[in-house]
Amino acid sequence: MRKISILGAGGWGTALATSFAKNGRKVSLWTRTEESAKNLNKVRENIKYLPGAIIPANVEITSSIDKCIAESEIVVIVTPSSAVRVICEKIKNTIPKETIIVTASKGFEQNSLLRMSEVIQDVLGENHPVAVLSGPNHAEEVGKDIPTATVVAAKQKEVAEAVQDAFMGPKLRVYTNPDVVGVETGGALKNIIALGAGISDGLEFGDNTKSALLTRGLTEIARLGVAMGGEKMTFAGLSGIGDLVATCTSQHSRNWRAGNLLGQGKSLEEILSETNMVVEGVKTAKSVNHLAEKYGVEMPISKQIYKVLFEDKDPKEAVTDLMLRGKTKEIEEVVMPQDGNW
Ligand SMILES: NC(=O)C1=CN([C@@H]2O[C@H](COP(=O)(O)OP(=O)(O)OC[C@H]3O[C@@H](n4cnc5c(N)ncnc54)[C@H](O)[C@@H]3O)[C@@H](O)[C@H]2O)C=CC1
Ligand SMILES: O=C(CO)COP(=O)(O)O
Repeated sequence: MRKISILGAGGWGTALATSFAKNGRKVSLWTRTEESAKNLNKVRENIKYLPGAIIPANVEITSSIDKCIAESEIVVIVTPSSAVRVICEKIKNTIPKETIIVTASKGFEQNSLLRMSEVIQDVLGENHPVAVLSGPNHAEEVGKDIPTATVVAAKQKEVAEAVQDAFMGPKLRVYTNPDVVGVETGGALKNIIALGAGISDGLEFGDNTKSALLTRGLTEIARLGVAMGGEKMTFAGLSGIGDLVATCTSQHSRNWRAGNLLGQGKSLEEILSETNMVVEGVKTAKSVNHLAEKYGVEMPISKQIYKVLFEDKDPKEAVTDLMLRGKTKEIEEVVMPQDGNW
């Protein structure tokens, strides 16, 4: 059985390494600095990003990226999305062409607006085997062996199945999906709605409000995802509604927590300066503002969240503007036979 390498030792990278190692896989975890590698090797716990989860002895921890990826069947990239290109550049000259790269990062590249799997193929070549891992997967829970389900998407069935075989365990159930665009966009776009759900809770609105945000949020996630080439049904799956529910309703979520503080009146600068963890929805809101325009789709909730984040708009005013928006129908295309005057 060949090795799984994990590039990025934050919360999610550490949880994945721990889960795979408990399933008996040989695992190598790469962290940026020698100091951090030494410390993790000594205490076998990632106190900064995933306190409470003991890293099994069969996880090799190293600050040498070449050592980490050597003889790997699969390499998982799990840094903030802003670092994915840099990581690919680091492994470009040494990675064998058959080694599967899995992206577990949720976001878009800022200027190019590329999805993470596109960034990887942009650097490593279009034919390099790439898969996307996404789903309702809080690191804090996977690190504690709480039963979890997830999805792996790849253009080639055999690539998705190889990752499924390698990652699957008694506490981690892995599904496959051929819809790379749908799985990847669902995972990235839900972070904006989670910011909105946090804002709603911070303003002390109720369950009605949050439910409306999630449901209408899913509508606009699917609208953009389909315009980008995703399948509508994927947004009804684990990487769509599944991840949206997990992120919008959980205090584990960094996006929800950031939104909650915004709703309570803190500024974005203050919030970001007080956390050492990545809040992907902030950069994603910027990218989506451009993507919505590029694909000509309406995304009223994401747009208001963008204004709260970057134009100092009062969250209460944003809610009023959403409530008083022009009248519209719930479902764009009528799917039932109608005998009225629709
Ligand atoms: N935490 C979670 O529950 C989940 C996170 N994700 C996604 O995984 C990605 C990573 O998230 P977390 O692990 O939670 O982040 P984190 O904030 O816990 O840790 C980020 C890690 O990346 C490292 N890093 C940052 N810039 C780097 C660079 N240029 N080169 C190398 N390493 C760098 C940091 O040192 C840190 O170890 C994000 O895109 C997130 O959306 C996906 C599913 C679950
Ligand atoms: O993607 C996640 C859960 O599936 C993690 O969400 P946060 O980045 O908001 O913590």
